[in-house]
Amino acid sequence: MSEVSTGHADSRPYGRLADTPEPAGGADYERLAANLRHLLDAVGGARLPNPLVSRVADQLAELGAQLAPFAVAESERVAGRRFDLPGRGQTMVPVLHWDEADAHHGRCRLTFGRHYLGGGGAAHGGAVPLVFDEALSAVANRDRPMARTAYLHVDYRAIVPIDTELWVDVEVDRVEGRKCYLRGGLHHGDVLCAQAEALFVELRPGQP
Ligand SMILES: CCCCCCCC/C=C\CCCCCCCC(=O)SCCNC(=O)CCNC(=O)[C@H](O)C(C)(C)COP(=O)(O)OP(=O)(O)OC[C@H]1O[C@@H](n2cnc3c(N)ncnc32)[C@H](O)[C@@H]1OP(=O)(O)O
Repeated sequence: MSEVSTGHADSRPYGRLADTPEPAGGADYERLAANLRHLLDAVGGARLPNPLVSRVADQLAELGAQLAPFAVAESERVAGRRFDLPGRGQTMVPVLHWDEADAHHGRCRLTFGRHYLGGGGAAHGGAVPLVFDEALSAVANRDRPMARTAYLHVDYRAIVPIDTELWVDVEVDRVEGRKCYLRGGLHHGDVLCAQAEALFVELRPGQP
């Protein structure tokens, strides 16, 4: 089976969260997530012959049944909590490859695969705030108590092409007590495709 090369050029966007001596799922968890993403892009971009559709449907059902007995509580799950890996070991948001990240700003690269296709070669409009929420929350939560998105305003300025490397810049505008205001931009080369403004509010003790 072909596999996706993931590389390891990222700086460490999640700071101390990445310090896990023996991460659950081991070294192969990155390959698991990468191959699952590859599958989603392959399905999203294909017109499969009917017999292959039947076979793949059976194979996926079999795989799901094989994994089902290993379901755990949220606090035990691995996907999304592998802060040592690009993409945190999750497959909902495209992998953000961070080139710069600290508590004030960040810059990362990403590509929307065909899984995220809306129409006309552009990413689905809902996928854009998904990326902003991920990118802005990485900066908002960096070296600060945990914060949640209170609002996220997105302006769509130009179509966001799929299968094309894009870049995101994030900047903390200001911090006022529990409130952290940020801005972000999603760019294709010199073209500003979308911009975001968000408020993240630090959780109080015991707040879910
Ligand atoms: C869970 C975080 C995970 C971190 C992981 C570690 C770091 C890893 C980094 C990266 C990994 C990526 C992880 C992805 C996660 C991304 C984040 C999300 O998507 S979170 C899901 C979507 N968001 C919600 O579900 C919020 C739902 N809302 C709430 O829970 C509350 O409304 C909350 C916490 C936002 C605020 O509620 P209150 O009761 O604590 O506080 P009040 O008093 O209402 O607000 C505090 C101040 O904020 C203002 N405020 C609140 N909401 C506002 C709004 N919508 N617009 C304007 N101001 C607002 C208020 O006016 C107040 O201001 P004044 O102190 O009086 O000056």
